[in-house]
Amino acid sequence: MELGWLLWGAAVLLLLHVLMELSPAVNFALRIGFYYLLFFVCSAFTVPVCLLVNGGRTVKNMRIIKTVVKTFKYFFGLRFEVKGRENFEVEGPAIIVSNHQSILDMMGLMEVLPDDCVQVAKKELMYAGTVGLIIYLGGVIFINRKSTSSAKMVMAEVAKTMATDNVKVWVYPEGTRNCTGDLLPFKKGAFHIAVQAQVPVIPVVYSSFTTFYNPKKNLFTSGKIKVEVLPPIETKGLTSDDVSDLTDRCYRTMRETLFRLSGRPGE
Ligand SMILES: CCCCCCCCCCCCCC(=O)SCCNC(=O)CCNC(=O)[C@H](O)C(C)(C)COP(=O)(O)OP(=O)(O)OC[C@H]1O[C@@H](n2cnc3c(N)ncnc32)[C@H](O)[C@@H]1OP(=O)(O)O
Ligand SMILES: CCCCCCCC/C=C\CCCCCCCC(=O)OC[C@@H](O)COP(=O)(O)O
Repeated sequence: MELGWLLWGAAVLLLLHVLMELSPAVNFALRIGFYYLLFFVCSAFTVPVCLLVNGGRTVKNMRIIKTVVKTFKYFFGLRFEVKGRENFEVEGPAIIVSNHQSILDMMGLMEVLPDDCVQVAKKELMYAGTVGLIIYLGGVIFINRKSTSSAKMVMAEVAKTMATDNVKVWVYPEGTRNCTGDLLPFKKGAFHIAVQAQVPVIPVVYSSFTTFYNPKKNLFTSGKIKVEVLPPIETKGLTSDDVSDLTDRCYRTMRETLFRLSGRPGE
């Protein structure tokens, strides 16, 4: 009986292997499907651990989540080469901004995430089953992208509580995933909070994934991702009138860095 099950298992694995070899679409779907599965299954196991260790919703759970997610890269043959980690060592809170290419960014995020740092995420993620639950427990701040006024209200609240809670906040200023090898124009929410709270902005840039990951071409192989944490940009003394300039400055620096890290000449 048990031998029968083993044979069935081996046959299914062999079939999947042959299908993956034959069809890039199947290969891609299985690899991405496995990535989602890892998140759902690992979240289910991590939720009780977070509850037992820290009791409820707190940024301290991010340390546990980080430990789990940092193992995922080995399943996909991904390597991260990180430079400038020392730039996270600012005194007190800060806003961290980075480019956002794909859901694979969650591995890159956890690879460098400093302690006491929460992310801003779209509210829909809260309903993503076990993943939603673990993100909630990690202290992630949810915004409603369909309502500018409510998103701005949440962001203003974040600016106020950052100092009292002494947390850093990670924002993807492009506001959505973009896997073209370039940056989308930045939304200004992150820079408004930085100025309101008078805290530095720390840019983090991930090299382009296009050489190893492209959903349109069903491409998802192993690869190396270069990450650079750039020096903090101070906002002391800046007012709301300076937000546009601050946003532009950050955008230009990050775009140059993205092109340099990805081996693409700047325009
Ligand atoms: C084990 C398993 C574990 C799993 C772990 C997973 C970890 C989880 C990680 C999850 C990661 C998930 C990652 C994700 O989910 S990424 C998706 C969600 N993140 C974002 O969208 C963040 C970036 N967006 C912004 O910053 C936007 O600006 C917001 C959302 C705030 C509004 O956007 P919206 O499109 O509605 O409006 P707008 O940008 O045109 O702005 C309109 C006007 O308002 C001004 N304005 C804006 N803000 C402020 C402010 N605070 N005070 C005063 N003014 C402000 C602004 O300058 C503009 O005015 P003007 O300049 O045109 O005159
Ligand atoms: C029990 C039923 C549950 C069904 C839920 C299905 C939804 C699956 C969602 C998440 C699976 C795990 C992925 C880990 C978190 C990914 C975070 C992420 O990268 O979100 C994208 C967001 O930054 C920008 O969104 P858009 O590019 O604007 O879109």
